[in-house]
Amino acid sequence: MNDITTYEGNFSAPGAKFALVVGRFNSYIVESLLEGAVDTLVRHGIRKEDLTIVRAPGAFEIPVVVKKVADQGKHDAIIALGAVIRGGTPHFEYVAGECVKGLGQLALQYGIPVSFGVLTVDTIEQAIERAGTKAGNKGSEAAISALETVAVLRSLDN
Ligand SMILES: Nc1c(NC[C@H](O)[C@H](O)[C@H](O)CO)[nH]c(=O)[nH]c1=O
Ligand SMILES: CC(=O)[C@@H](O)COP(=O)(O)O
Repeated sequence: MNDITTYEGNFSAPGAKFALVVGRFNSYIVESLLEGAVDTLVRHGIRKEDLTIVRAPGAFEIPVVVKKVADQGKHDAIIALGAVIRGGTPHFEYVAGECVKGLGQLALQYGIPVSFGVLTVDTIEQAIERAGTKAGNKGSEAAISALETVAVLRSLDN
């Protein structure tokens, strides 16, 4: 395997700028995702002055806000954070579905990492578990993914 050219990101992206687009819905959960994401970025050497937080009403609006941020061309990666918690109607499917579809399209359209830190869960308990308790912090995971993707994209530029 030694003679194969391999590009692997690490978690080092010195000087990289990150935008965090945060849904307000279920804010008691999402704020923990945001805290986890910011903590992870700072612990990996990203300066707080290189972070931008933009808030959207809910997960359905996150993609259009991400598009506006990407249009500005000021950030190396965008981290989407939110919490979609199933209720008693099919609304969950539409909100979560449009959010993830839009974010995936934007990442490809702009060629920048758009990491998916939006919880899509059936219960509040599942959300709590994934916002910094027994199942980790999906905001932190989304930040790690953004860091690594920035690093691997940079390595491909060399
Ligand atoms: N139920 C949840 C929503 N619903 C709101 C939508 O995201 C959107 O803001 C509304 O339909 C108006 O366009 N949003 C979440 O982020 N999480 C939910 O659980
Ligand atoms: C994900 C949602 O939009 C959901 O919280 C809405 O709840 P309901 O399906 O009971 O209207």
